[in-house]
Amino acid sequence: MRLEHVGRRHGLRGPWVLRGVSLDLPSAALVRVVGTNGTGKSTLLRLLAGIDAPTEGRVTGRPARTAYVPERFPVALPFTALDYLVHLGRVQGLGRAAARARAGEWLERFGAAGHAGTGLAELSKGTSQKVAVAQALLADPALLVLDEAWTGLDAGARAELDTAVRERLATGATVVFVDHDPRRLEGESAVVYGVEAGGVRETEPEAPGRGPGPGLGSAAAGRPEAAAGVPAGGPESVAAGVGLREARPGPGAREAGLLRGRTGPGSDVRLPGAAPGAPGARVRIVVSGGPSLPGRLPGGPAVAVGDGGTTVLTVDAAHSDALLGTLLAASWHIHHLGTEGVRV
Ligand SMILES: Nc1ncnc2c1ncn2[C@@H]1O[C@H](COP(=O)(O)OP(=O)(O)OP(=O)(O)O)[C@@H](O)[C@H]1O
Repeated sequence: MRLEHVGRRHGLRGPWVLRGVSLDLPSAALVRVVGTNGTGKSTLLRLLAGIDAPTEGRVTGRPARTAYVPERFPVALPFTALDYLVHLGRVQGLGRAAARARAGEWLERFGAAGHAGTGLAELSKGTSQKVAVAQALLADPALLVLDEAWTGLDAGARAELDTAVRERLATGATVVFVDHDPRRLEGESAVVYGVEAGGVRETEPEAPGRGPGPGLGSAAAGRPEAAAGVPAGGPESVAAGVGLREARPGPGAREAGLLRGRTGPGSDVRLPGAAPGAPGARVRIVVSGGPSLPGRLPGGPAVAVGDGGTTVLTVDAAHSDALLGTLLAASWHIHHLGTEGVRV
């Protein structure tokens, strides 16, 4: 999986959180992301997981089986813990019986089987976090993205999550994580990405047992040639130079067949056109509905779990209209529509 010149900011004129990030995510690897508060670690994880699309640049090669544990889990959904997990297992491609079996197994492993029938809104913070972690492990993800996933878990569940991460690594999956405890998974060899000043810098792999060292310090001391996209003046200085480009569609946007539009309160939707100048463009659709996705989805989209109970579908642009039609016909609600694979 590759990030090419990826930038992300919030709103049309917000400061760039990340800019010019280019990296090849190693396969079959443990990747620790470090950096001081607010530098953009969660932003990087959301881009890797496909929860957020880049504002510019492109992300390619994301495994279809990608799972993500958000920093904050949406607890106010009208499901029991088990029903929620079965629903998400179905979204991730499991049959109903398999989803139910896997959900039960993971609740058991995390010591939460007794809460299978409890409504999400009634769960304690710790049990709710167990459900958040379980949903990501249901379908054996090839890319597992964990944003402070250990926070709120009891000691037994933390150890179980360590074990689950090692199991994923043993199958050749990549696990990307942020955690405030520098000794988390310290027995494992890990690549370290340091997030600083809008860029991402990769260090040499950690030797097993040494731990990552004190926060970003160890990452910033890495190979200079591995530094990716740290703009000289920081993200704000870059933002000032391109504000106009975001405000008015430029030639790049026309080439990509993109229009900006609004479909309702608070939704900022980029409508993908035929994208003649952008072969390989992928369209990302964030939806909610249920209880499970329609059976035959045009274009065979990659499916991932989004925030707030949403589902994120990514499909080749050639199939996006047909996919949207299918989702709308099945009364799924479209939250967001965007394009990846093109620079805008
Ligand atoms: N939805 C949003 N709207 C506007 N700004 C946002 C949004 N989400 C994040 N930001 C800003 O983007 C920057 C990076 O946030 P991010 O959560 O990625 O950092 P972080 O390194 O994970 O922080 P922490 O260590 O505190 O979790 C911060 O300045 C944050 O305020």
